[in-house]
Amino acid sequence: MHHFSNASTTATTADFSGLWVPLVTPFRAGAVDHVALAALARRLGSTGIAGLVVCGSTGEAAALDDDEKLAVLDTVAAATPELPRMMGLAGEHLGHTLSAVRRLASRPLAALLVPPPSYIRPSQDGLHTWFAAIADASGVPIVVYDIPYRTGSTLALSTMRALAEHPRIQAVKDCGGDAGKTRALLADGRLQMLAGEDAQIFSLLCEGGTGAIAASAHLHTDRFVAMMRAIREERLADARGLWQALVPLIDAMFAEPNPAAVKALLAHQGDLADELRAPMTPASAALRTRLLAAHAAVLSPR
Ligand SMILES: O=C(O)C1=N[C@H](C(=O)O)C[C@H](O)C1
Repeated sequence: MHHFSNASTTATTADFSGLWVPLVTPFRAGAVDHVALAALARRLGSTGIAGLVVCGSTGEAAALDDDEKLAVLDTVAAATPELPRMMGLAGEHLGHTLSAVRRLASRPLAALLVPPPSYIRPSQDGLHTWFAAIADASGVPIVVYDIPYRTGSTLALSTMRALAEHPRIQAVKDCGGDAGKTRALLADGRLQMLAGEDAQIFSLLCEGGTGAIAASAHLHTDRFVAMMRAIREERLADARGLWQALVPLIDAMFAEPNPAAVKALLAHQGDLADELRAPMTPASAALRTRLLAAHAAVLSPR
C-alpha cells in the first residue's frame, strides 16, 4: 500500500456533521421529472439538513446515464444553490470513473460519495488503489461509502486506516455491518463517521459519529434533524422520544429494496409519481399499508 506524501494531496478538512438526505430521483413516464426533483430539493432544503446527496443508491444512480446524472445534479444545484451537495460516484471501470471525476470538477460539490467497485472483489491493495486514484484526481473531499452487502467488497480496518492518511479522504458512510470496525474508526478519529444505515443513526451518534445519510429522512425530516440536534446537545431523553417514534417507520422503509418505500410515501403526499426504473420495482400493496400506518403513527403517537 502506498503512503500519501505528495504535495498535490493537500486539502482542507470539511465538516460533514448533521443530516444529509440522499435524494430519490423522481421519474414520470420514464424520464427524470426535474420539476418534482427541484420542488423536493427545495422542501428538504428548508428543514435544517446539512445537505443533499445526489445520485446515491437511493437516487437509482445505476439506472441513470451520465448526462442524466449531471442534469439531476444541476437541477438540485439550481433549486438549492446554498445547500451543500455530495455526488454519488459508483463505478467498476477506473478510467471511466476518473473521467466522471474530471467532468464533475466544474460543479461546486461538498464531496464525492465513493463506494468500492462492485462485483469484481479486488484485494485490499486494489481497493486502496481505487480510492487513492479517485482522491488524487478529485478537487473535493471523498466520503468512503462502505457497503459490502451491495458491492461485494469488505474494506478492512487496516485499509480504512491507510485511506485516512489521504488528506482528501475525510469521512465514511458506514454501512459496513461491523460494529468493531466502526468503533475502531471512531476511536482513531481521523475519519468522520456518518451513519449509512438509518436504524443505526441514534447509536452511532451517541458513540461519537458525526452525522447521517438517511433515505428515510425524506419523511419527517424536521424530526430527524431535531433528534440529531438533541443528541448533540446531550438532551438524551428528548432525543430518545423523537427517535423511538421514528423506528417503526424506518423499519418499514427498508422492508423492500430502497427506494421503493420512500417513493411510495412521497407519491402518497403528492411530491412525485410512484415510478422506479427497472430492475427496481414499486412497493407492494402490503408494504404500502404498513408504511401509511407507520407514517401516521409518527404524527400522532399512541
Ligand atoms: O443512497 C444512499 O446514500 C443511501 N443508501 C442506503 C441504501 O439504499 O443502501 C440507505 C441509506 O438510507 C442511504
